[in-house]
Amino acid sequence: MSNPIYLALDLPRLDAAIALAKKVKGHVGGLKLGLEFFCAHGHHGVHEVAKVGLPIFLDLKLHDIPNTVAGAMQSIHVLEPAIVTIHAGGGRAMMEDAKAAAGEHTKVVAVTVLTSLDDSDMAAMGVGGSAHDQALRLADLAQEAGLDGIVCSGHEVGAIHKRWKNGYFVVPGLRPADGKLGDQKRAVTPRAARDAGASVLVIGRPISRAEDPVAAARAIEATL
Ligand SMILES: O=C(O)c1cc(=O)[nH]c(=O)n1[C@@H]1O[C@H](COP(=O)(O)O)[C@@H](O)[C@H]1O
Repeated sequence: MSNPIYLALDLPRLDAAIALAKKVKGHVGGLKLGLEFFCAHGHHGVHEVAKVGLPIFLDLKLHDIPNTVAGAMQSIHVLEPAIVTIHAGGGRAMMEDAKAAAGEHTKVVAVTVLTSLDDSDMAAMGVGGSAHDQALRLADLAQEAGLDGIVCSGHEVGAIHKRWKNGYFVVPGLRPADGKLGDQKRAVTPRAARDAGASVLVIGRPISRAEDPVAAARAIEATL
């Protein structure tokens, strides 16, 4: 089985991101480039990181009207990402158009409820029910829209997996048992997420901010 860990390269400097990717290359299955990286380094940065030789997950969390999101998807074809994120909250038509505009080999996955949110945030936003319920609702919508899968926390992935057998499930918000939560509210361990049916484990700071990132990546890999 291939390594399910995608390292989140949430670093402002391109040279530092490439150096970290090269260091941990043998202990992760892919590299995730998100908003911090893409806003700083754009297409050039993605091309440079791709030279490390691992699959690229472009985490752009697109969320706009269908026409605009479809145009953005077309603009990133040339980067040939393995995975791209959009927001399920953009609605069914946006998700359908995003998938139709994506490259043939790109998995399009929709963020359901961010792992930095909990039930009190749902109430504050006027969303009825729990974060768990909302994640399941949005996962159903993403499935109906024909997406490849979704992004959710390790708390919901088991329930979503039961309803969507062949879905592709990206789970961030992962922490080793003794790890610092930071801004993550719905965190689980990498092993718990894997056991519940995660296809991809997104891990950032527990590796990138560790004193010894290679040792941290190896330790997490050993728990899987
Ligand atoms: O789409 C994502 O990857 C994502 C969705 C989500 O709900 N929560 C979440 O943390 N992420 C991303 O996953 C990574 C988590 O980073 P760490 O908390 O440092 O492990 C970050 O790059 C986030 O942007």
